Amino acid sequence: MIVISQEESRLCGFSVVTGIVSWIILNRNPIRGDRAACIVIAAFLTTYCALVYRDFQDALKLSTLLFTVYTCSLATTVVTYRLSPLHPLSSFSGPKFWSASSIYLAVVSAKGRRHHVLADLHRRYGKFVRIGPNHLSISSPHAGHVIYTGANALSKGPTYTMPGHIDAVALFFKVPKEAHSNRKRIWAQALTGNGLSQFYGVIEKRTHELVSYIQRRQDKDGVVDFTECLDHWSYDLMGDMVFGGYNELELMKNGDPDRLIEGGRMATAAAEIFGQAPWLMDIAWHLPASKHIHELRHLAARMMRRRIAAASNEKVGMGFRDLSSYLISEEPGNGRAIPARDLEIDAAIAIVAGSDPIAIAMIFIIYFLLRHPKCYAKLQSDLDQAFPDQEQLTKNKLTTLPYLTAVIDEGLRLTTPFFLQREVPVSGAVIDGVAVPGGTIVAVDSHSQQLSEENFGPDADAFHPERWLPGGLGTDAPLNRQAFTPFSTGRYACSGKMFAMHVMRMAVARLIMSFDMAFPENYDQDAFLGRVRVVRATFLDQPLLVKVQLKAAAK
Ligand code: HEM
Repeated sequence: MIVISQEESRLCGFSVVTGIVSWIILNRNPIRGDRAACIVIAAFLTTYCALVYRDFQDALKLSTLLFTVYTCSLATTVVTYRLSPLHPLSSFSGPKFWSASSIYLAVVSAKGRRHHVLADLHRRYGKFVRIGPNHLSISSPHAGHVIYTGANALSKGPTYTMPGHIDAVALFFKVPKEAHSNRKRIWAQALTGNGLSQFYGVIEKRTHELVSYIQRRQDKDGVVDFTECLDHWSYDLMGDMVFGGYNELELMKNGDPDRLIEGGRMATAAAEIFGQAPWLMDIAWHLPASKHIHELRHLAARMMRRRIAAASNEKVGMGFRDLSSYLISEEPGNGRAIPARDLEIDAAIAIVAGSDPIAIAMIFIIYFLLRHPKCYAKLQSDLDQAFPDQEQLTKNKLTTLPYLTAVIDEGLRLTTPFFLQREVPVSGAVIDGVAVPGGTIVAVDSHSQQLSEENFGPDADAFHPERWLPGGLGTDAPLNRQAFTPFSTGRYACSGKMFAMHVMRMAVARLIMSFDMAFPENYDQDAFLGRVRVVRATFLDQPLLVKVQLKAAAK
């Protein structure tokens, strides 16, 4: 039994009160996690020094005790409030652990199965589920309009705070509305209309290289690791698109000795996990836990610096305007150059936001086609008819092939479980008829929506590209296009959607026309899907192996 003196017990009582008072202050004036951690450490050291000064025996033990009592008092007050009827979200149901601390959501996110867990929670608790002290997950086809798409769509939530609170404007992160719109306009110049059409040539060139790369990578049985091939290809393509090839990245030639792909995915995952509890991100920023984010930032900064230097060197050039050339130019409207710090962060986003989802979507699309030979045969026949002589795959012709687009849409529908958090303004919002208090973090569970029977019929979890064609799966089969949001919608929707769709149309068509493809014997097709983890980035713990044979016409 620990025996403590009267004075020590008085100090413990003081710690309890300090814990409660701290909560009252912090509840009204939240502070950054790293600053809070510094204040706590400073308070601990001050207490220790004060106890030493006053000649307390074993001052270290006593200050540790007081610190523990303080932490317990603060934590108990926080949890009691969050679980009490006084909390603004008390009327929303959900598992109690989740409401007590956002750490639970961070842990579930880290495991990569959050979308399955959320789908289960929605089945148990209904459309609105409280999944954090301040967080609601919503599964309703009518919620997206208020949250993402409508004229007064909500702003990005604290998950999007720039890690390390770097003072920069970059697309994707939480920045003022006007700054975001200005920056988005620049990206749009590159990724729509004439800007976009400049990339067609390089997309076609890189896709031809992919065909050769796949041939080179065959083992003696003709089996190829498609996961790696498509990862390397999309990285090379995005390198050209973002930096005009000035980055010296050639993964299809040199492999990925620096493990850039894994680093990019880990950085995305770290931001997603810690972003569930932004105070945790503030602390993790200073710890090895966020090393992948720092590495990605430094890599992107190096590439952007090289790109800026190359722009003044007239000897180099790939014959098209890359994304950086728009960003490096003056910002339209104000005539000022975008600061280097902004450029470096935008570059990091462009590399990861573009290459990773394209590669992953392509891997799933090929997987589903191999699993559904009838769909594969139908697509092949459409392509053979459209391009009888393996001629150039023009954008105009590719977009006239509805089954090709249907295959891509169906692949995206099944494999993009995004959970994009937005913050309800102080005045509150009415979402699908329910009043949600100001300050709440809300997100539509797109996985539940994209796989819901209400939106897509009784076999909503099956791969049926036909559902997207006129007539669909029959007059009774529902098809709620509004519930299909792989690129998100509204103000913060994906800037690269048109680019990505063209790349995928081109690459799927070229692969189908170039190779006969099948799963290798004994390939565990179910395990491939069973071993998928999504932490915003998608991790495929079992690679997609494909047995390929070059078609005679493609030789
Ligand atoms: C299959 C491919 C792709 C998918 C499924 C996809 C999906 C998404 C989604 C869901 C968002 C919204 C994120 C959020 O609100 O948190 C987004 C945003 C974004 N995407 Fe994509 N994306 C793809 C390809 C690309 C490409 C090729 C680029 C080009 C570099 C790109 C650039 C961006 C950017 C810059 C944003 C942030 C937009 C903003 O905040 O206003 N994406 N993407």
